[in-house]
Amino acid sequence: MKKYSISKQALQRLPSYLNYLNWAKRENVKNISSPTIASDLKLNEVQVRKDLAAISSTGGKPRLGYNVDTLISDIKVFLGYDETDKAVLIGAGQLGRALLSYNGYEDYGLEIVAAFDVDNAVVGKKFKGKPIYHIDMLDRVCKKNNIHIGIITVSAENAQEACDKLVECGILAIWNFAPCHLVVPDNILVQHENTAASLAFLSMHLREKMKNEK
Ligand SMILES: NC(=O)c1ccc[n+]([C@@H]2O[C@H](COP(=O)([O-])OP(=O)(O)OC[C@H]3O[C@@H](n4cnc5c(N)ncnc54)[C@H](O)[C@@H]3O)[C@@H](O)[C@H]2O)c1
Repeated sequence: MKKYSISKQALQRLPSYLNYLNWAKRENVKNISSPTIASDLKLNEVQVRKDLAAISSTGGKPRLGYNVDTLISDIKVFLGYDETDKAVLIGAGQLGRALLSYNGYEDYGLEIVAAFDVDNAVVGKKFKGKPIYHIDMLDRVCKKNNIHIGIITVSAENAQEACDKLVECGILAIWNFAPCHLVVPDNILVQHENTAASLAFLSMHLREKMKNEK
């Protein structure tokens, strides 16, 4: 299939298309057009048409649009959901254990194979079948399992140290849940999961709505 490079914004829209198409499939929709998708998702029609044209293996048919099953499969292939990437997690605390217990990431091509911590209360234990090793084992486990994704769920103060260790162990992509900036070499991608920023956005939206309704 063709694999054009697409913008970061388009890439971030693909999971929404996928959720929507999975819903449409459950509703027994067989074919769907980009204007319908755009209207239901409240997106720009031209944008949706361009996004789907970039990842579709077949292209949409005039009047019929896209075959829903094929489009779902094309998006999954484009996003790499059809292959599983193994990941390690540093910090088996509250959030780390929540992520370890969530099986749904496997649908998105991500399998967390092990966690690492420094706290003797958790090191050596298993959580939801996933081993929690001492951080000193990180290099051995990453190299043995050819792991290139690291998830950081330690406090902000400990995040840079965790990040440096991941980079030393050959990790190329980092999913950071700690609320802090991380310094990494140019070839390492860091994706920040900033829940505080999302909450600030929700709260601002709510305040504006309430102000307008007064
Ligand atoms: N708990 C949440 O709902 C939540 C939500 C969003 C973001 N966060 C962020 O996620 C991070 C973790 O939060 P939490 O509530 O799970 O904290 P937590 O204190 O429960 O867990 C942190 C874990 O990291 C371990 N740790 C500390 N230093 C380490 C190191 N150098 N190497 C390996 N392990 C180390 C600790 O022993 C502990 O088990 C924080 O940065 C927090 O701001 C948490």
